[in-house]
Amino acid sequence: MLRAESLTLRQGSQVISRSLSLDFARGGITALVGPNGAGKTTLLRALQGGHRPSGGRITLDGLALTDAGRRRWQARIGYMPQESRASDGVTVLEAVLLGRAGTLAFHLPDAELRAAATLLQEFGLLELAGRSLATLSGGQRQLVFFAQCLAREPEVMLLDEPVSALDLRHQQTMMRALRRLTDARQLISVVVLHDLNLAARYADRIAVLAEGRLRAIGPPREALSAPLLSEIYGVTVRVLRDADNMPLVQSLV
Ligand SMILES: Nc1ncnc2c1ncn2[C@@H]1O[C@H](COP(=O)(O)OP(=O)(O)OP(=O)(O)O)[C@@H](O)[C@H]1O
Repeated sequence: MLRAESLTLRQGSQVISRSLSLDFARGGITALVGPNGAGKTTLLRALQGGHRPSGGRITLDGLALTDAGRRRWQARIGYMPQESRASDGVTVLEAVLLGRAGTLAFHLPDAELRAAATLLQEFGLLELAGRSLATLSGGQRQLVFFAQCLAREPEVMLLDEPVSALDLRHQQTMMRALRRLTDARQLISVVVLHDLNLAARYADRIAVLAEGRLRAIGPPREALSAPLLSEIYGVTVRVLRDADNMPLVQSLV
């Protein structure tokens, strides 16, 4: 269990969140949604250990995140920021292998290469293996960084808008892979999404954040209510049901 307890999060002198508490269980995908500037990235970075809360605590299986334990904490986490950076000279294969940097020594075992190739194959990147990241499209780069995250074999996946540059098919590819691995490896997965319908389709729970406050958390059918969404986004929102009785969010002009 990943747990945030009474967090205070600041950016400079601005308080982003106060008394923010939420839990993330193994085997579950939580979608973090909410308007621009709501504090989603700040929360994700706090969970990853890259942003130090000014109050409260974060624990993983009861073990608290501390300055001294930060590196060990981060070794358990696959984190994909909104914009992943890598030096342009790095190839696609090297980028995925960099996900294994904590494990590899000077020798690269065949099994590691095969595992990286399997990941590249899964995301349709195998023929790009030797290309430098600088020559890829934004969506292709996003897939590479997702594969790099998976290569780490983390216990926790923290993904910040991982599908923002992906076409419809690749959005499904990534979210399906996340679902499958979350189930198979009992990962704790937290994913920031702006597409509420994608969130409803793949997440077990949706956490709605606005102005740093948790306004709703629960299964998609409960968390995505038209009055709440209309209020926090400032547009008229209608929530319909699809054939599987899942919420279908429409914004009206
Ligand atoms: N480095 C920074 N310095 C100062 N303020 C910051 C910094 N990063 C973020 N903020 C502010 O903190 C607040 C929360 O930002 P955050 O990036 O966490 O929001 P978000 O919900 O992820 O937004 P988006 O959906 O636009 O990515 C915003 O008001 C933002 O302007």
